[in-house]
Amino acid sequence: NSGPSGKMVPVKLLILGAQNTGKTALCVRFMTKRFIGEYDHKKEVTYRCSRVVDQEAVDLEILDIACKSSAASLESSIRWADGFLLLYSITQRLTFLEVPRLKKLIDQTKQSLGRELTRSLTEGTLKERCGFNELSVAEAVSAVEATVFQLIRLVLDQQRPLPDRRSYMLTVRHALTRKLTRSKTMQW
Ligand SMILES: Nc1nc2c(ncn2[C@@H]2O[C@H](COP(=O)(O)OP(=O)(O)OP(=O)(O)O)[C@@H](O)[C@H]2O)c(=O)[nH]1
Repeated sequence: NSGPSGKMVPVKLLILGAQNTGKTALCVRFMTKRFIGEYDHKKEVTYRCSRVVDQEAVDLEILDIACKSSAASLESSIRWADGFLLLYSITQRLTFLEVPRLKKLIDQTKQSLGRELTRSLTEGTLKERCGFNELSVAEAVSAVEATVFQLIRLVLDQQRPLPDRRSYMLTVRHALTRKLTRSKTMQW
């Protein structure tokens, strides 16, 4: 099963967050649709599957690193990944404080790769490249799937050549709308 291009598109996601925020639970739920309650905390696991997202066949890998990973191993996982799921628990405030720290580490690590991040990290596009979802992994699989699919879409969009990106199209559309609105105002 492949997309319009005839090829499977590789998408690599890394799941991060403070301890016990449900990282493994989310991965297992997405892969198997099941919530089993207790998970192995020690091992690093890469989950792999294929999914069709917007008619694009995606070869998806989700890396769930071990809770005691070294800083070097964390950075190498960040370099490996195309997209990130940052988890915190709404019942433990301390786990939320970990999110901006991880976000900063991701930005720094990716920037040091010398990619085109200066452009993509400008204020306007930053918003488009992040999503926020509140969900219970235990309650429903649909919210988990929607969240992972949303991130895959962001990654696919980011991988497209610049003129093809939805964000680029949106910028053009907004610019045109502004221009049209302005000229209409001038006629008045
Ligand atoms: N009630 C409830 N419990 C959850 C939910 N998600 C995960 N848990 C529980 O939270 C605990 C931690 O989940 P894990 O998936 O092991 O968390 P983790 O972030 O992978 O943990 P570490 O690998 O130690 O960092 C487990 O007992 C899960 O059953 C949820 O949505 N609701």
